[in-house]
Amino acid sequence: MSKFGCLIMGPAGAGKTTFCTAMIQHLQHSRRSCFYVNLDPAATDFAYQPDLDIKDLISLEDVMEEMSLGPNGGLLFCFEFLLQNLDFLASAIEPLSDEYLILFDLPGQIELYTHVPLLPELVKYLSRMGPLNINLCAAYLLEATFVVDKAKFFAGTLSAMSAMIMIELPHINILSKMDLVKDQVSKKEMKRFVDPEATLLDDEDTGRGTAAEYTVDVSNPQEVDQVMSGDSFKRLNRAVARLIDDFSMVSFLQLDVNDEDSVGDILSYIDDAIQFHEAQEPKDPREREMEEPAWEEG
Ligand SMILES: Nc1nc2c(ncn2[C@@H]2O[C@H](COP(=O)(O)OP(=O)(O)OP(=O)(O)O)[C@@H](O)[C@H]2O)c(=O)[nH]1
Repeated sequence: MSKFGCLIMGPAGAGKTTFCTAMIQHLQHSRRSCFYVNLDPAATDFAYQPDLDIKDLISLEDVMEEMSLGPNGGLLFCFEFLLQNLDFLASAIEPLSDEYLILFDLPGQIELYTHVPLLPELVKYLSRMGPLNINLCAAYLLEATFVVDKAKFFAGTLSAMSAMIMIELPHINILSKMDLVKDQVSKKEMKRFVDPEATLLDDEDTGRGTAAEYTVDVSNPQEVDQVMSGDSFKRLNRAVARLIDDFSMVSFLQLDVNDEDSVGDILSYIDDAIQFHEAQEPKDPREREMEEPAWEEG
């Protein structure tokens, strides 16, 4: 029997736990079953107590103290420990029926989504490729306040793309905290970011960045200014924007956690991505027989 779940990912403070809370409330209102898994070994404040909490296996505070590690090293240690103790997940998740939506609330450390291979390993275990056989998708949250700063928006978009490529799951990108920008950004301007296009960084006012094709004396403000506003920097911006455009993979849904319809819309996308409703439909007994081979004696 399949199970269904969604990994809630994104940088620190993007609103992952708040989104999980809104989603749990919405699922409850819709009389649907939800299983909430906290995988952030540092998280403490929850509106809904997790049904399964990594802190019951290992806590970041203990690791930092006992192993003399910092928060990032400590987090990676906790994830390695989780991967060595996957029964912790299996014993709680295996008994769940296909009516449950399992929400995995992940930590915000960006290295988990970029270059460290721990998350792909966990995904492999949880997903249909692994023993837990969960129809999984990923929801990557990025703060909508980034929209008012194009460079941050593109940095965030690239991190979303990196996560998307690394974990190879059906992927939904979400601009969270829409309530904070509704009054600042016009609908037309927002549309350009929700479905970003290659010309987005072409505007004259981009005015920041880090890379150039030649060496810059960073102690010389004039030289730095020249590079930032120069042709090579603009070409770099355009190349990055085109890369995102060419992949045609990055577009965003807008989330306002205070608006039930907005949460419901995102749930519909998640349901579609994991084909939740198809599994709930009553099946033709002949179809079921084909899926579940009869027990052969001997
Ligand atoms: N105004 C507003 N604030 C929000 C929203 N979502 C989250 N916040 C606030 O943003 C802060 C971070 O929210 P969290 O839900 O803890 O974010 P997170 O991504 O789980 O954070 P980490 O666990 O640290 O990675 C909190 O102070 C929330 O109250 C939102 O939709 N609107």
